[in-house]
Amino acid sequence: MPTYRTSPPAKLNLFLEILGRRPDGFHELDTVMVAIDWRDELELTTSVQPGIRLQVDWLPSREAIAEQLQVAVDDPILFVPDDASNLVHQALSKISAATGYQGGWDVKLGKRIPSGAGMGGASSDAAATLRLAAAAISQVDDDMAERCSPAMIRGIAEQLGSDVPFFLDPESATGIPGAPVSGQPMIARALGRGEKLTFRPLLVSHRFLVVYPGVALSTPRVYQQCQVSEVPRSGVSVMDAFCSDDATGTQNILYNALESPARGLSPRIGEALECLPVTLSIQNSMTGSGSACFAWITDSGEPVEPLTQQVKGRLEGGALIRPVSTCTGAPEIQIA
Ligand SMILES: C[C@](O)(CO)[C@H](O)COP(=O)(O)OP(=O)(O)OC[C@H]1O[C@@H](n2ccc(N)nc2=O)[C@H](O)[C@@H]1O
Ligand SMILES: Nc1ncnc2c1ncn2[C@@H]1O[C@H](COP(=O)(O)OP(=O)(O)OP(=O)(O)O)[C@@H](O)[C@H]1O
Repeated sequence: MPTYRTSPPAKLNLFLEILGRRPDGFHELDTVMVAIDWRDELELTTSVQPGIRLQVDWLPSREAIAEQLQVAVDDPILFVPDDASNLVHQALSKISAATGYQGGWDVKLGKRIPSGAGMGGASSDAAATLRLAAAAISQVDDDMAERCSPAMIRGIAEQLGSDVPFFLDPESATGIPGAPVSGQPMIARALGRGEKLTFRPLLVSHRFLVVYPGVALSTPRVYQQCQVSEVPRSGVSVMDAFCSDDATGTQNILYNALESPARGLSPRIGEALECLPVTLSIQNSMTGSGSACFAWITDSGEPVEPLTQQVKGRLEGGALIRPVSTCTGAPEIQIA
């Protein structure tokens, strides 16, 4: 059986405004996201033996991540489920049910993206699983290939979570044939509960310094504490700034309405933000529902390594601190 592999990326929310509260418990959003090259690793093989067998490990090792976070290897912060509560498991159950695929799945998930970070790790794993599983099932026969339609994939992605469609290729994510092709870095504006997407290609690569301050925040808890904005800002100007070919000197456009409630739930958010540099060419924000924060380095000439060392020196306590760049949200699938 061939093995299908890909490297699901994390995301950063560059802008997030709360437009309203919905009767179903979700919030209407206006958010702008990019994928970044902080990646998990996912490997999937079909099997004649029914069932889903999922193995999850930290990369490069649980010990290495525990050391950076200054916690014990069995600390709850490193817990990632390997049962039916993992979104990878749920994605496989749903695609098997939707296509009538009767076989089983063997999956290896290598985690680098921390959980409860607002970096969309679980959502990205889920979207990548759908893409790999669709590629594998499509090999069974033409009938199966037809059942793996972009519309079916998008429907499952929306059921799995608000952030999941963002990590599909733009045609599957939007349902618009001829949407910008996957494989190139994009920026997306998401409306609704996050599933109504518009993609635009990025003309230049953008660099960030990301800090995960070693605390997991629950997305529902952060949303429970948020305020609907009376005079909502729009994500359009952020899209425009990031889509220009030179963002040097762009001032104060990052915004996240969930930052204030997240700060109220953990002092580590404020600590992380205060450690990040702010200059004429560097702006800071929190991603998603937290806890990870980031600095956007708008000047392409600014070296990132000294900034990384500066933040490592300033932030007390365990943290994961990485320089990253924009990348495609739906990376290439390798078949071996
Ligand atoms: C914070 C973000 O990451 C920004 O991109 C997303 O809005 C969260 O997306 P997600 O993790 O995929 O969230 P979901 O699994 O869909 O929802 C988890 C919970 O977050 C809250 N939630 C989520 C999305 C949304 N637009 N409004 C909400 O209020 C709801 O309480 C929901 O039960
Ligand atoms: N594949 C997975 N990887 C990591 N966590 C997972 C996965 N599947 C399910 N989970 C569970 O999902 C929860 C949070 O996942 P995730 O890391 O996506 O949240 P997040 O960082 O808040 O991201 P976001 O809110 O931006 O989607 C954790 O409770 C974790 O146990």
